[in-house]
Amino acid sequence: MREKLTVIKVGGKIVEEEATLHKLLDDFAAIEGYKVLVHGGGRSATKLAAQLGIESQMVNGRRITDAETLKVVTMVYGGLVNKNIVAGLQARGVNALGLTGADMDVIRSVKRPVKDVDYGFVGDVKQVNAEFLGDLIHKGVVPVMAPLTHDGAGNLLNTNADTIAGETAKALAALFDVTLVFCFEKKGVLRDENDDDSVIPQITPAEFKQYVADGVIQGGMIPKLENSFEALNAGVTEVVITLASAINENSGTRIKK
Ligand SMILES: Nc1ncnc2c1ncn2[C@@H]1O[C@H](COP(=O)(O)OP(=O)(O)O)[C@@H](O)[C@H]1O
Ligand SMILES: CC(=O)N[C@@H](CCC(=O)OP(=O)(O)O)C(=O)O
Repeated sequence: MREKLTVIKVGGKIVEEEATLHKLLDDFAAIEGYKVLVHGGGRSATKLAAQLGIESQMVNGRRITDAETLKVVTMVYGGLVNKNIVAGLQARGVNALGLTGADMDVIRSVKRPVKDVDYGFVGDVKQVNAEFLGDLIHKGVVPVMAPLTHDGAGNLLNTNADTIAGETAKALAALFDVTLVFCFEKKGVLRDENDDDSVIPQITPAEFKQYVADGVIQGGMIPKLENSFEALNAGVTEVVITLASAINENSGTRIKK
C-alpha cells in the first residue's frame, strides 16, 4: 500500500491576515504524516503593487504580469509570504523548507503563449520534479511552495497557486496516495455564495458544468474546480474544497470524477 500524503493549498485571504494564517499553521502542523503546503498571496501582491504605484490587472483569474509586476510578485511570494510561513511552521516544530519552482528545478514552466490575451511573465507548468520532492518528504522535510516557476533560461514566471497545488499533487501521485485540499475562507463550494450553510457536499464534472452555466460557480472558484478534476483524472486519490479552519474535519465539498 502506498503511503499517504496531504497537499494543502491556502489562498490570499487567509495568508494576508495574521490571525487566520496562525490558525492555518496550527491546523497544518497538526496534520499527521507526509504533507506539502502550497500558498498564494495574490491579495498581498496587489496591495504592495498599489503602494509602489503599480496597478494590478487580472484576466480570467490570472494576473497580467509585466516586468515590474514580476519583481513585486517575486518579492511577495518568494520572500515575505513564503518565509513568514516557513518561520511560523518551524516555530510549530514542522521542518519546513520554502521553495520556488526555480529552487532545485522543482517546477519548470513555459511562458504562456500570447493568444487573445498577453499575460506577460506567466508560466504554464511543464514539469514537476516529483522525485526530488519525494526524497525531501521521505527525509521528514515539509516543502512550502510559492507560486513562482522558472523557464530554465533564467526567467522566473508567475503561476497561479491553485495550478501549483494541482500540478504538484498530480506529480506526487506517482509516489504517494495523495489527498489535495484547497482551503479558503468559505465552508466549501456554496449553492448560494451569501449563505454559508449552502455547502454542496460533492460535485461531478457534469454538475460543475451546470453550476457554471447557472452562475452558481464563478470567478476564482472555476480554476479551483478545473484543477481538481484534472488532478483526479491524473491519479490524485481525493480532492476537497473546504474552510481553512476545517482542514482536519471531514467537511466541505468533495470533488468526484
Ligand atoms: N459557488 C461558490 N462557492 C464558494 N465560493 C465561490 C463560488 N463561486 C465563486 N466563488 C468565489 O471564489 C472565491 C475563491 O477563489 P479565489 O478568490 O481565487 O480564492 P483563493 O485566493 O483562496 O485561491 C471565493 O472567495 C468566492 O468569492
Ligand atoms: C498567474 C497568477 O495569476 N498568479 C497568481 C499567483 C498568486 C495566487 O494564485 O494567489 P491566491 O491563491 O492568493 O489567489 C497571482 O499573481 O495572483
